[in-house]
Formats: sequence, C-alpha cells, structure tokens
Amino acid sequence: MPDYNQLWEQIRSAFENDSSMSKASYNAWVAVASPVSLKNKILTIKVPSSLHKDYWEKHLAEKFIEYAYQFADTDITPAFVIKDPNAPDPDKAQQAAEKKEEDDTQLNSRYTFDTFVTGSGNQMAHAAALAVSEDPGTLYNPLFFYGGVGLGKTHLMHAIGHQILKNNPDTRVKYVTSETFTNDFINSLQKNRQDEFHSKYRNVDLLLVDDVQFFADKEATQEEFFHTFEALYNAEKQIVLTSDRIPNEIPKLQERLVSRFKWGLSVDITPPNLETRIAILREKAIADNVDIPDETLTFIADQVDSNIRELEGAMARIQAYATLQNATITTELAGEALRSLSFGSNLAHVSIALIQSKVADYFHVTVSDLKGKKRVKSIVTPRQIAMYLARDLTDNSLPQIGTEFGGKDHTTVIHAYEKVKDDLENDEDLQRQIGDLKSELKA
Ligand SMILES: Nc1ncnc2c1ncn2[C@@H]1O[C@H](COP(=O)(O)OP(=O)(O)OP(=O)(O)O)[C@@H](O)[C@H]1O
Repeated sequence: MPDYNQLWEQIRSAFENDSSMSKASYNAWVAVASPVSLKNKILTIKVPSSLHKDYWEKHLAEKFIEYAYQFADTDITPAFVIKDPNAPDPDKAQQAAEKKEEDDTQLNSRYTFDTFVTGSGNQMAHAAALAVSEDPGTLYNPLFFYGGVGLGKTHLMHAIGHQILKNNPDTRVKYVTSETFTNDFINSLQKNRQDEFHSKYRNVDLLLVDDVQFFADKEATQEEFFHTFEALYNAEKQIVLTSDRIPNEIPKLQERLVSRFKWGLSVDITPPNLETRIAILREKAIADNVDIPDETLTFIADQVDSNIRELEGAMARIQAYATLQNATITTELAGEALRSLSFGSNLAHVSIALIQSKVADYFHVTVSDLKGKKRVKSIVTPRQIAMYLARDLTDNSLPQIGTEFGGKDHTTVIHAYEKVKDDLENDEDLQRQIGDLKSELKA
C-alpha cells in the first residue's frame, strides 16, 4: 500500500490528465483538495467547503475509487473533511486548550451561549439552559430538549457544558450521543469491562446525552441507562437530554424511563421565524468576517425556512460560490449560488401543500378531505400517506404538520407516520404508491 501522499498524488494527476474533466473543473475541485491520512483503506481528503464536499461525493467519488484501485490494487474509500478557510488561526496554547476540552468532554467549541441567537422558537429552551448552567443538578433535572432536526438542541446542550465549565473548571462533563452510549455499553459487555463503563458514565457531574430517541427498541441499553440515570440523579448530578420528540412518543421506551425523563423540565424548540433566521445569518456573517448586505441576508433567510443547519449550509454555499467567482456577495449572486449549486436532493423544496395536492390527485380525493375529519378508509389511507410524506420529505415539526392537516394533534401525525412506515415493510401496493408519489414530487 503506497503512503497517502503518494497515493493522492497519483489520483490527483489522473484527474488532471482526464480528458473528460475541464481545466476549470480540475482547478475548482481537485487542485484545492489535499490528503490527510490513509487508515483502514479510507483516504481522508481535506476540501475547502461543504460545497466541495457535496460535489466530490456526488460527482467525483466514483472516479476516485476507480483511480485508487488502479494505483493501490485494493478498494480505497474516500472520506471528505472540510477545512474552514475563514477560521482564525488561534495561537498554539489556545488550540491545545480547546483540543483538550474537546478530547475530554467532546464539546464543540463553537456551540456556546455567545453564538446562540434567540427568537420566539427557542426562547424557553435558552432560558432553561441558562438556568441549569447557573444551578446544575437541582433546578431542572433532567432538562429535556425536544424538536425537529437542526434547530439547535445540540448547540444548547453544549452551551450548558461550556458555561458550567467556565463557572467551575473542575466540573466533570461528558457529552455523548445515545448511539455512542449504546456502542460503549455493548463493547463493555463484549470485553467484560462493565466496571470501566460504570465509572466512565457515573463519575461525572454533568451528563449530556443527545438524540435519546435512538434508545427506542434497545432494551438492554435502556436498562443500563436507567441505572446510570438513577446513580447520577440521586447524587444530584445534572442530566441533559435531547430528542426529536417528547418522551411518551419515543417508541418502546420503558415506562420508568419515560416517567424519569419527565421529572425535570421538558422544553421544545420550534423552527425560527424570518427575523430569527436573519439574525442567525447576520451573526454568522460577522463570525466569518464577510460583508453581506442586509437585503441579501433577508433574501437568503426567505429561501431557506426549514432548519438552521440548512440555513448555514446555504450560507456556506454562497460564500464558496463567491470565492470561486472571485466576486462580492450580492442578492443576485446569492440567488445564482442557491440555484446552480443545489446539488442536494431535488426533494429539498417539497412543501406540505405540494404533497397534499399530489396525494389528493393520486387517490382521487380532495385536499379538504385530507385536512378533514372523515374516517372512511378511502380517505384515511391517503391522509396517513400524505402525513408520512410530510414527515419524511420536509423538515416541518410534528405540530406544524398537524396544523397543516386541518389542525390535527401531533400525536395523530406520529401515529400515521409509524403506521405507514410499518406497513411499508410488507405491503407491496403501498411501496409502489409511495414510490410513484416520490417520483412525482421530484418532477
Ligand atoms: N439559535 C441558534 N443560533 C445560532 N446557531 C444555531 C442556532 N440554532 C442552531 N444553530 C446552528 O445550527 C446547526 C444545527 O444545530 P444543532 O446541531 O444544535 O441542531 P439539533 O437540533 O441538535 O439537530 P439534530 O436533531 O439533527 O441533532 C448548528 O451548527 C448550530 O450551531
């Protein structure tokens, strides 16, 4: 196996000599990439932006694998990491300190209260997070954040960790996703190291567990988490949890965990309104040190109303586009960038209204039927399918979907989603119908 620099050099030069790739394209995508490491047959490549990462994954990865096979004589998988071109170069001491913090606690140094923009959708969650940071372990324990994807649950959870560490640097903070907790637990069983596992999770002052909905169905992990929870709670250690839904709606979550999750405070985060989205973009422009007119920020915030991760993605794309074009950012350029650089799925722009109209046509019912209350099967099934698609293809929260379906409760939406998802396993007619509808929605 060649070393990673050598292998990359061969691949890079193959791209350079590839007649199907223009010089401009080579310069834009390949020349700006550099190798980082080669481990377990994964060649990690550093690229300047998420735009580059998307492009590599969608358009160049296949060729990369072909070339790599020619030179290394084995399958090599590419992995892309983004180097932040605007990141300030902190001095070494600070870098080392941040690194240590991230190593020990797994906290992302960007996710602090300072960088968190508040608006009506997250005000309560923000206030609760601040309160817990000032008085951990007693006030709201556990603190439970729930809400749709990319709305800042993880960010707030990390902010609590940073703040508590700032107030008391000796605090032992641990952040994990529920998946990491599960994997750690399984490993400890396999290696007969349960004591080590217990001391890792029970000797902390603040435990942050992200995305606990993934505990659904995992009985043994739930059992273990229950004991971790009890140990920490009884010792008045703060626990913060996040999930995409409220505890009662996490399928197959033990009743005693559901009730414990509700002991403290549960707060939801809902999607940001236009003003908050603009404020978030403005903060980001300041942090990245780029000059963007207010009118352009409003334009971007208007285009992306789903979630904050998407909003940040759009902004990164526009910045990368401006860099590639060597142009300043204007509304016109932002519009171009969002149009020509939308590599994402073409389902990204699907709205609930569009889904309702396509589903109504497909099943020969009306949109009012879908939004209404009639319980006949010929309407109930299309209604549930439309709710399923709304949950699957859009970033709207459950309550929002409920509202769009004539003011239904979000539990009705969850029920519809779960039912269609279960039926899809075996029902071929349903699989075909959903397939047809998705292709229509893509068109
Ligand atoms: N209010 C906010 N102000 C500034 N940035 C925000 C805010 N909310 C979210 N973000 C940013 O949006 C991105 C997504 O947020 P985060 O990862 O916290 O979402 P999440 O709710 O945990 O999503 P998931 O359910 O996918 O885990 C992050 O980069 C975060 O910093």
